[in-house]
Amino acid sequence: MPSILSISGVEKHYNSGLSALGGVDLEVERGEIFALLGPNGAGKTTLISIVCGTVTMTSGTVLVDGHDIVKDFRAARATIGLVPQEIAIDIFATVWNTVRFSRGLFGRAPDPAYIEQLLRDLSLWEKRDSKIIELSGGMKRRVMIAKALSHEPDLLFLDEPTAGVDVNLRRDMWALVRKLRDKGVTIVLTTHYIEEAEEMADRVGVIDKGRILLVEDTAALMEKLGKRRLKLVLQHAMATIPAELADWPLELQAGGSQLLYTFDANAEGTGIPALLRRLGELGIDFKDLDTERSSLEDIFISLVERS
Ligand SMILES: Nc1ncnc2c1ncn2[C@@H]1O[C@H](COP(=O)(O)OP(=O)(O)OP(=O)(O)O)[C@@H](O)[C@H]1O
Repeated sequence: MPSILSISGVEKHYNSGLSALGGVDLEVERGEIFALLGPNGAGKTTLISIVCGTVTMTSGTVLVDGHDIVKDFRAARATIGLVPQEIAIDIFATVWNTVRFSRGLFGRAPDPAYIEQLLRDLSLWEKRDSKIIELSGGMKRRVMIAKALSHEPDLLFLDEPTAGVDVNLRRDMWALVRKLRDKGVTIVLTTHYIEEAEEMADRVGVIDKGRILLVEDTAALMEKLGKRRLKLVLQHAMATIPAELADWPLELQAGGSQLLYTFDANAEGTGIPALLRRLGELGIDFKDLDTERSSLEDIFISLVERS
């Protein structure tokens, strides 16, 4: 069986002269949740739009379930569901009609039982007779998801699914994504939140400036790039870091009231016990401590440094 999505040598140069994608190769496996992780402007939306046929690529090949998206667009597109970033729907139609109609557009026979289950899964059933215009922003997003799933696609794209979304919708969305995956649907999501990729994805592809920097199992990536930070909230603020602590790369922040220590979570020793002992010897007390993972930005910096 061919991969569900096979992208090779895809370039996109806009008329403005801007090169949004500079030769992207990517294989998405059947049944996985794949996160495309990258900062604003990295080319995530452009890549998804090319696969879904709303942007034309300058060069390259894209196969969806073996169908070439240029030569065999209808068959390729029928396999795909897309939840775009922007809400784009007829605001005067009802929820039920919007979703039912969308299924018909892909040439699928009506299946009211399927649509009902979909609306129930998305907590939209009570709103089925409401017009889109009467719905809250979160409800409109739910309708966009229902619409994307109306024709039972094998490959679902979620472009920045949780940007500006409330906690309830996020929770429902993740539950739905997992349920779809269990049913065999492949999911590709874009995000610039590393936590989101980590929580949801089986594999992660990091994209920046129109190029894929790496593709990796999520767990392996998190481990590889696992810089962590220890934050100590000091009892008494300090003006400078004492010379006795020069062995540790420390930073002061929050007006000298917090001490920040960045360490490699995979190293043999983190250096933390020795640091804490030294602080004790120097009589530097702290009232709280916390560890956090490095941000996506740090990860990019370390990736760029490595290449
Ligand atoms: N229609 C267009 N014409 C010219 N340039 C464009 C067009 N659409 C996007 N771009 C540019 O292409 C680059 C990639 O944009 P894209 O929207 O794909 O990034 P992204 O990773 O999805 O970012 P975001 O998270 O902000 O959506 C950006 O520099 C953007 O300004």
